[in-house]
Amino acid sequence: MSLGRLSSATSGLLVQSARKLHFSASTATMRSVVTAATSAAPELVPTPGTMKVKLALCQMATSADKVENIAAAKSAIQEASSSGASLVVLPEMWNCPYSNDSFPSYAEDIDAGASPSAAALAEAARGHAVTLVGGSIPERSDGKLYNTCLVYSKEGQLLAKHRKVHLFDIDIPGGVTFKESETLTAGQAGTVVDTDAGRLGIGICYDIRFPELAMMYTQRGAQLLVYPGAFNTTTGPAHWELLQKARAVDNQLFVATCSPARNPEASYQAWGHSTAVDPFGKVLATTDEKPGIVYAELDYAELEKRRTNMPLMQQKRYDLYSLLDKTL
Ligand SMILES: O=C(O)CCC(=O)C(=O)O
Repeated sequence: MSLGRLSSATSGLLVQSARKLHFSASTATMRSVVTAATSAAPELVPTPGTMKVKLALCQMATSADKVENIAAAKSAIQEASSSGASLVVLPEMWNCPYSNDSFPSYAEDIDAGASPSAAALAEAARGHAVTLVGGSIPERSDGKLYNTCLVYSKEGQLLAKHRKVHLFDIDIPGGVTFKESETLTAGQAGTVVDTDAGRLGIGICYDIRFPELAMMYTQRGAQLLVYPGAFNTTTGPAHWELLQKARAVDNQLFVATCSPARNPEASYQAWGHSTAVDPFGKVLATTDEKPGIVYAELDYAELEKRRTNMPLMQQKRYDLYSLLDKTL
């Protein structure tokens, strides 16, 4: 695989490369892709060729009824596709209430092929010919539970599985207290995946707070960072949009988030406000807390334009600092 610093001459080089770039500690074949430099600049994987993508963020209403949630997901994907979206995103934990009480009982074993939620996603992606970032569901695997996002091709093929890397453990007295680590285990790998809708870096909710993960994805040539997420009424108004703009502007790429709609009866009050932000930090589309689908047109040529206007990637002082990508 040919590498080099990002430039107009090299961008597009990877379009013909492996369709799926799911990196993990054991992905030895990808080891040469990015140099874990300490004092020299890391070799940036060039972003793929440019294209325009119609994105749909399905801010679904979720309930305690899994069958109903699966039906709602299918119908949202159908609606997004009939409105012309080629990339469809679902929210974090869309098949269950967002609570530690629910995760164990709603969890599904994806690898064992015992996941009605995964089966529905694959079928919907194929049936409507869309690239699907299937939000997240609780996954059971080898006696552990994960908060897991599945990415499907428009042929319904599973392209990537991202297990939330940073668990949401916070305590803001009088605001929000949550400890995902009571039930969930953290994933061990970042996820960058090539799709028909561009090269996507996947994170789940709290993952957005960690700029290093987003930088690692940028070094791997991601064009769009997608974060299914469920912020809340304390941290949502303070940080949700701010973090998306920060990740977009720091890395000069698109960022999209997809939240569940707020359910007044739920123990966890989701913030909603699913949003798409462009590489210059402009909010392309957003919404309030109610159910609905947010659409945005992404033009990946924007990355190159912004990176040419303001060449941050070339101006970094790797003699002073660096990001060590330890999962290669
Ligand atoms: O970071 C936050 O404020 C919220 C994170 C969250 O809700 C989650 O990770 O599920």
